[in-house]
Amino acid sequence: MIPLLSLTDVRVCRGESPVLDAVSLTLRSRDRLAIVGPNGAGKTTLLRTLVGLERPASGRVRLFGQDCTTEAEFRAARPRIGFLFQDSDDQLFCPTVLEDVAFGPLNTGCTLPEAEARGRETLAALGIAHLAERVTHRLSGGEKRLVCLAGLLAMRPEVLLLDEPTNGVDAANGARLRAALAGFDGAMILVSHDEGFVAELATRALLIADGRLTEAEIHTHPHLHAHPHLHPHP
Ligand SMILES: Nc1ncnc2c1ncn2[C@@H]1O[C@H](COP(=O)(O)OP(=O)(O)OP(=O)(O)O)[C@@H](O)[C@H]1O
Repeated sequence: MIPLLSLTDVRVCRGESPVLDAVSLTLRSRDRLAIVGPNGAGKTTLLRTLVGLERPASGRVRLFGQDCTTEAEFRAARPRIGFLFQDSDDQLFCPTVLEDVAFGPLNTGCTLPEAEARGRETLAALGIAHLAERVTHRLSGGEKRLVCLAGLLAMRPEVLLLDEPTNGVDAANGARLRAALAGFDGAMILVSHDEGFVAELATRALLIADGRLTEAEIHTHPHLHAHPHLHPHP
């Protein structure tokens, strides 16, 4: 089976120093790969490299069986990959939620009614149909996260690259987000500091540190969390 995505001996530099050094990974159908590691380790850089937003100084990027080096080669593969940016405001750009979610389908061959129907269907599947007519920039941070994910799912991608998907998401929206991802039948790479989320969804994990990837354990043991309740002072 041809891997969906792969990096081979990839080195990405900022100035002279490497952020990624001899990084190799392979993503196959239905893999749910978590990438974990400290702040600044290069997790976002790795995702950006996979879609051609960063170009390696050396090494190979292959998407759906094709070597990708030029912008045209990456552009051909990008509609098959949904990339959830770390910052939702980098992703949302249409005035209303429905326009934003319908934008991708509209630009890949759907008519306006088809694109809107697909948008509404995706919002409903995520449990956020009520946000359809809302102005995107006035949504809460957690709502924005789900709308961004809806925009990606509406494109019916084969692969999702998710950069901190649960950031700023509350329990109810987090449950919707996890259910949607658990039901996604493509492959995904999850970059997350949320151990519970990784344990629930990932089938495999890699740790990135000092520019290198190593196999990591997924902690499936239950954690005890303190749940502080804030009471207003009388
Ligand atoms: N555009 C840029 N110009 C210069 N340095 C950058 C740029 N983007 C990222 N970096 C640096 O590259 C390194 C890797 O950043 P990256 O965002 O990939 O880390 P990360 O693992 O995703 O971090 P976090 O967990 O904080 O999101 C960091 O040292 C960061 O400061």
